[in-house]
Amino acid sequence: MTVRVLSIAGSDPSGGAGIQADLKTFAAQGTYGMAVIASLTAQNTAGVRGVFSPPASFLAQQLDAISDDIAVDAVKIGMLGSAENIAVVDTWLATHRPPFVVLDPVMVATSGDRLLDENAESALRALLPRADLLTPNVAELAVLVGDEPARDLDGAIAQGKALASSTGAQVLVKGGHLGSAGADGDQLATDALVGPDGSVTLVPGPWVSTTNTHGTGCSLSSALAALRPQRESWAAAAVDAKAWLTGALAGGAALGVGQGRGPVDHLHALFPATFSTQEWSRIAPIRAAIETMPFIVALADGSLPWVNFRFYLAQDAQYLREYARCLARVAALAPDQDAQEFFAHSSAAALEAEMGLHRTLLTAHGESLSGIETSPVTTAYLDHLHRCCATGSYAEAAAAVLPCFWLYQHIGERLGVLQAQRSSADAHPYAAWIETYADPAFAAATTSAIGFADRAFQAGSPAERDAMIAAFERSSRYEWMFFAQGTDLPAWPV
Ligand SMILES: Nc1ncnc2c1ncn2[C@@H]1O[C@H](COP(=O)(O)OP(=O)(O)OP(=O)(O)O)[C@@H](O)[C@H]1O
Ligand SMILES: Cc1ncc(CO)c(N)n1
Repeated sequence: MTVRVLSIAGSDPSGGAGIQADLKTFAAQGTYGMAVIASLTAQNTAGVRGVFSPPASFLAQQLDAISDDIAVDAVKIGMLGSAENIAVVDTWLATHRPPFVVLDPVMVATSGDRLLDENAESALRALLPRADLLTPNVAELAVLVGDEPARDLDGAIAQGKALASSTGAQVLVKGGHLGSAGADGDQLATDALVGPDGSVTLVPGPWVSTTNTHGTGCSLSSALAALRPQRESWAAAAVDAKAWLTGALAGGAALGVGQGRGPVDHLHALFPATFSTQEWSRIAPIRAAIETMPFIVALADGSLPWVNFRFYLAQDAQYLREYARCLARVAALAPDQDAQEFFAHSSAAALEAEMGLHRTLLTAHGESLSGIETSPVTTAYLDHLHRCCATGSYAEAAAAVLPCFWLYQHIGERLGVLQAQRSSADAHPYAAWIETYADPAFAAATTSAIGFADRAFQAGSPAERDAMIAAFERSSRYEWMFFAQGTDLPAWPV
């Protein structure tokens, strides 16, 4: 029978913490998840805007609906919001206590926002002895033992011992925020399971360098509740919950959710990140550099001088002719007819549509495409593409040509949005360029190119995969340099 786990907690509409995180976590541990909503928050990855707790009588009604019908193997208790809600949960536990109870004493969010009425702290303290395991963060642990927040793991463990002994529950001391050094100097995020008898079991884990930490506490406590019925002890559940959370932390950035401290990827083990999602997140600094570089900013608002745009267009025309040859080579290497058609068609489109655009823009200004000298950056980018497509595998070649689709589609879409916000009266000097790359047909081609690269990665050998990653990142870097040369004039003679 599937393990049935209940969360009694608050709602986080942004999906990274609270009930939403708990249900994803329960699913990730292969259990059947249920959720009773004690409180509602209006929050996102940047912080909490509001809290609303429905009447406590309705919390009681939800709990009774569960226990009248379903046997619950474990419960995780999170944000309860008010003293009245705490009293309802206390009463429910007195008669319907499931075999395993994890209590995450949610008082203050990572963002510093309060999630519990001030007058409810003593009620929460009184509820703690009903739990088997408490999972306070450093700040909550300090409040619960009436001390200053610990500054290192030893200090937090000492407070954990005090809390375990006064409540009779085990305490998982979360050292994540504190950090600690491993034997070989690696930074660790070590937690510690402290028993009421003063026993301490360290649960070490690697430190994950990420800003995606929203909801880590909720996710860890719900993983513990879901794993405990499937393991021999809290220590065994803690080791496995920690390993799962480390993977979720590492996968968080690739989700691309939110502007603040983003969520972790609860389902990372079910849906491993693809080549494209992983690489798109890895080139985030390059994307940010492109989005904010003077050439793109001036292209977006139309203030880019013609001399700079002309230089860029002339170089890009040189680039497109060779890029089209590279795409034709990818077509020649393609493992199936779909891929062959796509890359052959893209090769033709680079010559017809894109180079046609450049020719039109240049001739409108009385300039021609002939007699252009190829700049060092253009040469370097093309040498890289030619090498990948001439001597590399299909997979490497498909990865090398991908940034040219994807970064242009990305920039085109952004500039298209800005363009749409402008009044139609202000003619934009480079509107035709923006329209070409903001075109939904170009977005569709980009989606196809991403799909072909992902499939090649899946089918690729370890060496081919490494080559794909290196080729994609190098091409992305060259895309940035290619735009940059457009403002680094005095101009290369065109
Ligand atoms: N950067 C990190 N790398 C590895 N583990 C981390 C990191 N940050 C937090 N953790 C781990 O995440 C778990 C939750 O700890 P944390 O102290 O962040 O909880 P919390 O403050 O209750 O979280 P939240 O309020 O965001 O839900 C712990 O196991 C901790 O070790
Ligand atoms: C609903 C909810 N519960 C708990 C936390 C603590 O992270 C949060 N931010 N939101």
